[in-house]
Amino acid sequence: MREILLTSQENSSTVGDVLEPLNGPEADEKSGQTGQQFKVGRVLLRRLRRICAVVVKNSAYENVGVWYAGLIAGKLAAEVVYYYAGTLPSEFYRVLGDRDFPAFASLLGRCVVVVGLAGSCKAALEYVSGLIGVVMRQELTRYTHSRYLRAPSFYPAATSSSIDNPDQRITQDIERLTRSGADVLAELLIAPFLIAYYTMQCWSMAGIYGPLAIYIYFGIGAAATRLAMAPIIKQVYMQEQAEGDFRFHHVRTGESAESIAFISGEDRERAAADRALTAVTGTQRRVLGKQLHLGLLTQVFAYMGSTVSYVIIGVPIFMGTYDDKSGTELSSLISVNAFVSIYLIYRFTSVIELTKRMADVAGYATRLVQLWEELDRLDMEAESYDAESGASMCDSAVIVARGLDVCTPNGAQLVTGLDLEIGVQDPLVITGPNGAGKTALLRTLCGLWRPGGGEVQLARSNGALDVFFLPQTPYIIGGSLREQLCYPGLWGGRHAMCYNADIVRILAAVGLSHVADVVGISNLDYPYKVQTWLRLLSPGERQMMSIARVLFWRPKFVMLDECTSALDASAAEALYRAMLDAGITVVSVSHSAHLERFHSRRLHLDGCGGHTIHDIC
Ligand SMILES: Nc1ncnc2c1ncn2[C@@H]1O[C@H](COP(=O)(O)OP(=O)(O)OP(=O)(O)O)[C@@H](O)[C@H]1O
Repeated sequence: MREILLTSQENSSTVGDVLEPLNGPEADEKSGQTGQQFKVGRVLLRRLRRICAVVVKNSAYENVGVWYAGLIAGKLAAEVVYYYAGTLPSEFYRVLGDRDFPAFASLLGRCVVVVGLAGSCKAALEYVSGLIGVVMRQELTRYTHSRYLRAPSFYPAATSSSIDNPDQRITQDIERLTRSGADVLAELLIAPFLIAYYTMQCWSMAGIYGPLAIYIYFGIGAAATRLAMAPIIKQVYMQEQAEGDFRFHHVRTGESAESIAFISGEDRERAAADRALTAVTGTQRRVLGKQLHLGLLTQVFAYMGSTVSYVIIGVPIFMGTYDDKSGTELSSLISVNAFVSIYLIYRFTSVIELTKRMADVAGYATRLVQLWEELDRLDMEAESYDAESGASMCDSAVIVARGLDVCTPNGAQLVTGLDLEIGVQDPLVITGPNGAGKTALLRTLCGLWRPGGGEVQLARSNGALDVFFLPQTPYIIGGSLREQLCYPGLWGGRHAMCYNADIVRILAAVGLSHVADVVGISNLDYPYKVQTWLRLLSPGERQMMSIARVLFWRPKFVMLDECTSALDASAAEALYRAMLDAGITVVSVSHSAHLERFHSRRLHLDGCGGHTIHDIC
């Protein structure tokens, strides 16, 4: 728990800035505000442990643990084959040196079999490690979905400034983490066994000084690479952040293509896209620059290794240990000895190279676990808020606000001390100048924002919420017409039971009969892409579809945030009449005077924190 708190404090050092700079990572880096720890140490290990625990716990039915144990066992078994293949050249030296043709032919046959086996082992292990990566991705993503896409954390996490691009962390970072993470870990796990085995072999051939020289050589290399690795983790983190911002820019311009084209904003969008690209390539260059240092170390270390292997075998030869051997025997011995010591050095080198891949993995892991940590923090905050406020889940037929202060997440007070009770058949319209806090009041009433003071009680039936909220922008989903109408499918403790006749009746009531005709009654369950729906429905028709959902669910209350702003007066009035006829009490935010007559009271926010409530005659 304490660790979670500490991490949230780490994260929260980036929070609080209301206005975020455009090119986040660069600005963060320059101002030193990233507030993240990128050291290869306890925090990173704790995060990796958490990822492993989630995979193991959630993938029990896929037996990923068994597959992983199999992968490690397979890698160890393959090493026996590689070792055997590695000693074959020394046998070739011997049989060729002795001009022994039958032995040469038989060795050639063995060589073909062994090399074929070694290649097959490698391909099979790559396949298994790829499969494990897929299962890991599936489980980590499902777990993250289960933490992210749920109330009450979803809204604050998705809109939070303390965690960038949650979408990218879920769709891309997990994929990259799992693509190489499983293999890197397996290699790191088998490395100690192989190093122990080849140390013994090297010792038996070259004496204690052989492995000792290699160990000292590796110790220097490991210390140098540890130093070179930390900045890479940080830069990979920054690059991912910049990639997310870049992708977001393109997603947003794609979504807003019409608005941009109407106003001829292409040039400005191109400049902004180029700026985001510069931020990405800038971080990419920095990653490459940091990787160059590590690459220089690992490559020089690797190439120098073969030279060290000749020094190792050279010492016993020049000390006369092998004076009794013939020329052929000595060549064979040098070959096998060189193989053992080069392989031992290669193993050490590959551990160091693995640290390079590990640096990338650590960057992705950091981004993923940071998201979980932010979700932990939000969950804890919600729990303590519920405990403090004693949030009541009792049934109630009214919406009540007592002494309610409406504040933005940054603490700016918009409405002060609101006392309000809305009963059934007591529709209320909320008015006020732009920016007065009308939407903010709805957000606070429905619990998306915490009240700055006072309390809120919402209507409930059998413990389930009886208030439906419709935002300013209608939300259109990908799926069938039935799903479109029944969204979100489960509401107020009820599962959608939507018969064909209901669809036809409700669409007719909101003026969307033609949509049912276009789709066809036999096609009500045919899933269409969201783009198809967006082409089929005009902005006004999307608002009609939102109201159709209200008529389908028939809640006691509905809160409408300028939900008919794209409709002509008669269409908007028809929708209000349909809702009132269905016995639904509306609480509307509206700038349209002609809709006031559908309400019995008006709450007016003056934009300076004050408010008045009047009856509408
Ligand atoms: N997520 C947020 N973080 C900080 N401040 C916010 C946030 N959302 C809105 N605000 C601020 O709260 C104020 C009120 O916004 P709100 O959307 O409630 O106004 P409104 O009365 O609905 O305006 P309009 O009639 O233009 O829709 C605005 O000045 C805005 O800057």
